[in-house]
This record gives sequence, structure tokens and C-alpha cells, in this order.
Amino acid sequence: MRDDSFHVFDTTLRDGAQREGINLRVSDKLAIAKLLDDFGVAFIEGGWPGANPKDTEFFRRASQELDLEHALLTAFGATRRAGVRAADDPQVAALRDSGASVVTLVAKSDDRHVERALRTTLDENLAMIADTVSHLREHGQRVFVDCEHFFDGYRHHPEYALSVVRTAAEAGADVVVLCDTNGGMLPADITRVVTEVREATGVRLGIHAQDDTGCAVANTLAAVDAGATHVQCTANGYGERVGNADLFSVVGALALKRGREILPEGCLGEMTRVSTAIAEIVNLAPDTHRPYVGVSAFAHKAGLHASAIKVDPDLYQHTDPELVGNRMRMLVSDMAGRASVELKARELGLDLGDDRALSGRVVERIKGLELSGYSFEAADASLELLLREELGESVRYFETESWRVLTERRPTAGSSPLAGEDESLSEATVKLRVKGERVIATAEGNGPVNALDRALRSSLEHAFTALGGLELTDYKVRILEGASGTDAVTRILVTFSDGGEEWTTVGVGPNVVDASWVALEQAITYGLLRQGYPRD
Ligand SMILES: CC(=O)SCCNC(=O)CCNC(=O)[C@H](O)C(C)(C)COP(=O)(O)OP(=O)(O)OC[C@H]1O[C@@H](n2cnc3c(N)ncnc32)[C@H](O)[C@@H]1OP(=O)(O)O
Ligand SMILES: CC(=O)C(=O)O
Repeated sequence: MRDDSFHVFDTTLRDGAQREGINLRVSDKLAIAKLLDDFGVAFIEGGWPGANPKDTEFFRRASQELDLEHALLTAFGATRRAGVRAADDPQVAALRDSGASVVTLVAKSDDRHVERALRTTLDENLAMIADTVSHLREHGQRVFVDCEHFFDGYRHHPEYALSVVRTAAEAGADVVVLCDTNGGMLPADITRVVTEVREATGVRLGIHAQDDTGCAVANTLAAVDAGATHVQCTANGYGERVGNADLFSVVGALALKRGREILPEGCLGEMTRVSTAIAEIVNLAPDTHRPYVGVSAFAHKAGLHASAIKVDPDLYQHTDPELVGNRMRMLVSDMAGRASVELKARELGLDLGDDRALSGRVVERIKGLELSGYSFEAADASLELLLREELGESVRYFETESWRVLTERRPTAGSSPLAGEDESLSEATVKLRVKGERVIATAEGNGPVNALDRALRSSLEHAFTALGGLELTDYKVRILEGASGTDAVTRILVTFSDGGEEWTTVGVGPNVVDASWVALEQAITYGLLRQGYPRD
């Protein structure tokens, strides 16, 4: 039987979807609900049935298609309109008929909102709450009441805010959720108010914190410390304006810092996967620096950190990344020391042994290259090739004799260069030595790098048939010395994929095509190494 003493309540599909830039299809919502269930939350607020056809359709399909193992689906909506019976309000009917066994009702608890936004009396607002909660309870639904603007309302008119809490509970609400709707509170405010409301009413309380002061997670934890037993959060903190309390940070803190068993066994380790998968579905780049779940959350750059981590990772980590499905990474850059290089080599499956001179030489080489514009922290494949070279196992599948590229532009008569109608074509020729033979290949492309990539592949494919499975998936140019105008030094990062793994290499130089070649040559070399071709 489910432990009902503490609720992890997720509102990604309702409040999270109120974030600017998020627009979910019904199938997206179903997929996110499944992920949240994998993570073990107790309640998933699916949206507002009746407010738009999409949310109504979501609840219809969810009742047929979603087989949730841990969570209960919750429908969100407002209390009835002023002056009508809950039984006659079509919006309340949509909640009642949604198929959800739990309903979250938003209710006004700030008297100024009652009088100015709802334009009704304080008594009628209480009647709207009592009537709507009782009506849904009579129809067998469990009800939570979200007291909108509770903290602002409590500051302005505490007795009225308390009467809203009491009315909701007396009508049958299981939990009364205190909402910091404008997100303006600080943790000390939350601690004081939650404590006072709990002592004054004895009602089971929840917390819903918007993040407008950057304190939503801290405010949620402060409420829990003050006695709240229901936390409303969203995946990755998505939500109206700047967002909500981040589900993963709140759960991470409660589970790992407070030792509370708030998720079913085995679910905590799903955290990173679920966070990333939800980011992909909502079509926002995963935040690499998000606590617990970001790829940088346990990435160590400073040499001093690495030297202590070599002794014991706990010395520079607040928790074990594997507990939340993440992993520790070493970054090697001009801030690295010998320990960083040794640990990174180990991560890449290479053994530098106890050779301090060797790791010292690598550090010096990296620092020198970074001074000239290289950056290795995002280019693990280049770093691995460099480490192998220093270990004496140079990886070479071909030798470049020379290459050249021509780009020809043919303006269409009378067209403006801005119109983009003119044809431009590049042609590259590469001359290589492959397995003792001289190979010359020429190829065309829509730009110089594309032409070079094609010519390089064409000259290698007879010797390395698996090359066709490698694909260039990303190409980034960074101008390093912008002040020099067209003389600037450029850094190129290219990313290749073999359909499964991706790897990135780096090239630097004053000539953008030359720097691209350096990165390209390494990327193809690394790809051949991954395919397991024997080296010369
Ligand atoms: C704090 C939060 O984030 S709560 C979640 C808010 N989410 C959303 O608003 C997203 C979905 N909303 C919608 O699709 C629409 O706003 C709807 C369908 C709910 C309502 O649309 P409309 O009927 O066109 O009304 P509109 O949006 O202009 O105004 C909201 C109405 O609800 C009333 N209302 C607001 N809060 C409550 C409440 N707690 N209880 C009852 N009525 C309420 C307002 O007074 C207003 O009434 P009015 O039409 O008599 O002026
Ligand atoms: C209910 C809600 O989303 C809020 O008060 O912010």
C-alpha cells in the first residue's frame, strides 16, 4: 500500500507547461507522465480539463493508455464561479468527469484578489470553496486545495487567509496547499507562516513555490521543515514566468540530505535520465549546470580539486553522483594539474601509471595548446589522441601530403548578394598516403569543409569500409581574437557520430578552413580507432 504520509506532487504538465516556449502535444504529455511515474512521484497533475481541448483529450487518452505504477493522475481547475452551484458549473463538471481520482482546486485566499479579481464578496469566495470541494468529494474524488497568493494574503489579512484554509479542510480537502504565487517570499517568511498556520488550524499543509526570487527550492524545503507534508514541484523547475521549485533538487535534498524515503525504492537513480528525457520532449536544451542532473553537476575542472578527488571523490562532492544516475567527470584544460590528467586518462580507459613526468608533460602540452586557443574540455577525442601519442601509441591511419579547396561563386545576373540566390560551390582535393599507397581524391561540397570532408572520406573508403557509418553531426566556429577582424584566430569543434556514440575534436588556426581540417582529420582518425581498425 502507498505511503500517504508525504506527497511528492508533480505539476510539470500543468504549471510547467505555463512556461514561455513550452507547447506540449497530447502525446508529449503522455510520454512525460510515464517518465514522472518512472521517477516515482505520487501525483502527476495532468492539466486543466475543460480549459482547452488538448487537456480534455489528455485526460481521455490517459484513462485508456496510461498504466501508472506509482503515481495518481490529478486534474487541476478552479472553484466554481460566483453565484452558481458547483453542480451547475460546467468547469467543475469537467473536473468531475475527467476520470482523475484526485482534483486540485485553485482557490483565492488573498482578500484583495477576491474583491478585485473575482469581484465577489469574501463570504461568497468561502462558499465557492466549500461547495466545490464538497461536490467533488460527494462524487468520490480526493481533493487538494491550492490557496493562491496565500503568503501575500496572510500578510495582508491573516484571519481571512486562515478562514480559507479551515473552510477547505472542513469541506473535505485532504491537503491545503499554501502557494507563493508571485514567488516573492524568502525562506524565513515561509518557515514562520507555515508554522503559524499549522499551529492555528491543525490542517495538513502543502507548499507550492514559484521561483521569482530564486528561492523556490529553499522555500519548499523551509516549508517541509516547518511541517508541510506535500510538495508541489516541476521537472527542471519549468513553470510560469521564471519557474517553480525544481522537482529534482527538492527530491535530492529531501532524500539525500534529510534521509527521507519519499520515493519508491530504486527510483532516485532514475533522476538524471528522467530530467534529460523531459527536457528533450519539451524541446529545451537540458541545463548542463542543473543541480544533481546536469552533465556539469559533478564535472571537476580545477587541478587542486582533482588532486583531492584522486584520494577520495567525497572530498569535493556533496553526494555520490551515481545515487541520482549521474556520473563524475574530469575536465582537462589549462586549469588542470597532473591529477586531473591521470583521472581523465583513467576515465578514457588509459593508464598513465605512476609516471609523474609523463602526466606533467601532458599538462604542459595542454597548457601550451590552450594558450594558443585550443580547448580540450569539450573535445575528449582530441585529448585521447594526445594522451595516446604521449603514451607512445600514436594513432595514425593515413598521412596527409596536402589538400586544397577552391570556392566558386556565380552571381545570378541582377540578383542582390543578400537574396541568397547565387550559387556557390566548393571543390576539394586531398592527397594522402594510406597503407603505403598514394591516394588522390577530389570532391565537391556546398562549402569548403563539406567538400574536404567528402574528399577525405572518398580517399579513405576503399581501405576502411566502415567509414560510411560515421557522420558529422555538429560544427561550431568560435572567433578567439575578435579584435583582429578577418585576421582572427578561430577555434573549430566538430562532432561526429557512429549512430551510437558521439565524439568531439578541436582545431585552431588563423585560417578557418585549416583549423577545420585539423579537427576533421582527428575526428575521422578517432572514428577509425573506435571501429577497431588496426593502427600502422
Ligand atoms: C496561479 C496559477 O497559475 S492558476 C492556473 C492558471 N492557469 C491558467 O489560467 C491556464 C488555463 N486557463 C484558461 O484556459 C482560461 O483562463 C480559462 C478557460 C480557465 C478561463 O477562461 P475565460 O472563461 O475566458 O476567463 P478568463 O481567463 O478571462 O478569466 C478567468 C475567470 O476565472 C475567474 N477565476 C479566477 N480564479 C478563480 C477561482 N479560484 N475560482 C473561481 N473563479 C476564478 C476570474 O475571476 C475570471 O472570471 P470572469 O470571467 O468572470 O472575469
Ligand atoms: C496554483 C499555482 O500555480 C500558484 O498559486 O502559483
